[in-house]
Amino acid sequence: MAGGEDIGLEDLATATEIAQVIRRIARVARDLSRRIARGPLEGHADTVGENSGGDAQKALDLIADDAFAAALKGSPVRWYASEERENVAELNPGAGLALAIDPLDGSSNIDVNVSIGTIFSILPAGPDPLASVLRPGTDQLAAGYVIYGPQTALVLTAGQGTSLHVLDPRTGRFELATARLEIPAASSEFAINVSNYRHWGAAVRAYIDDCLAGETGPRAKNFNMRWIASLVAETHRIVSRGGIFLYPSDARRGYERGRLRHVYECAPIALLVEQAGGAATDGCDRILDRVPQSLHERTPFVFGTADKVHRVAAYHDLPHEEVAALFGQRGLFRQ
Ligand SMILES: O=P(O)(O)OC[C@H]1O[C@](O)(COP(=O)(O)O)[C@@H](O)[C@@H]1O
Ligand SMILES: [Mg+2]
Ligand SMILES: [Mg+2]
Repeated sequence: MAGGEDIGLEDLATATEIAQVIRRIARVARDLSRRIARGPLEGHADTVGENSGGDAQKALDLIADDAFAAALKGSPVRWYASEERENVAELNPGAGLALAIDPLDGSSNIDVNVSIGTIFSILPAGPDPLASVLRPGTDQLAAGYVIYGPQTALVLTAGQGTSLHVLDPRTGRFELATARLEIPAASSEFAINVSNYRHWGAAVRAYIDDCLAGETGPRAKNFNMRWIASLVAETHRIVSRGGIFLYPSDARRGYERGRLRHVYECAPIALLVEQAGGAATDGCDRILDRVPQSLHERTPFVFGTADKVHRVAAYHDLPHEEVAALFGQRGLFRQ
């Protein structure tokens, strides 16, 4: 297996400093993909602690976090904001960029050999660490994710479309596979953790009820469901073949704003999805317009094929009697 300095990605359509950061991230991702492929032979699936958000930390979460931070020393990244760190760290004083990162996404899947990932967002660095990352998602200079699955792939945007780069394990290079991803408009798949059904609000219940009712319901169409519990894997399926993802707020303690983190999960995925022709909201409003107030802030998250995402927002606008009605009586979305 090749392990040299040649990482590919020569043709990144972005400013040199950003391209330099992306290549460093890609090198770490290549190393991680090899470690992940060895699975239990590496013994990195053990729970070793808890992060500031109260999530269990697996050894691989911390290994990945340390590896990205170390690889970005001497790079144009001044501020490093990670899911695994309570505060923003200064890596390179005076440098011009900030990086927000979920070093290892989908950690509950590490020990079961299901796809996991890395998500990152590149922003301009100002003098203040927090202010540099607490910006609207529209300020992102670039965003991407790496999926560690049957293939390891890097999906990137610098604001001019979303591209797919696949790691060739024979050469250790990321090769361009699709220059411009377009989320397909026709899809009948939805993704949501239905075990939380009883905790959801009325609008989300109504939307899912109508999907589940299939041909006999107001949508007059059958739907299929997926739930991988890895945001990156879910995103990759949706940018490849369309559909919708929902992680709404719910009534459980601590889930008042859903589960996913705005800065290093939802904002970068929202930019990638919009740049592939899709939409991303908090259920009602565009994610990229929201300004987060704290580093680990959560947000409800709905993204995917644009008309599906807009339909979810429309359910939130329905009058109470309509949304609370059993699907049999709900008239508005009857086709
Ligand atoms: O276990 P749940 O509640 O279905 O949540 C699954 C979600 O949690 C996450 O695993 C959170 O990400 P981390 O693994 O980075 O904490 C997402 O990837 C996934 O969409
Ligand atoms: Mg995550
Ligand atoms: Mg994570």
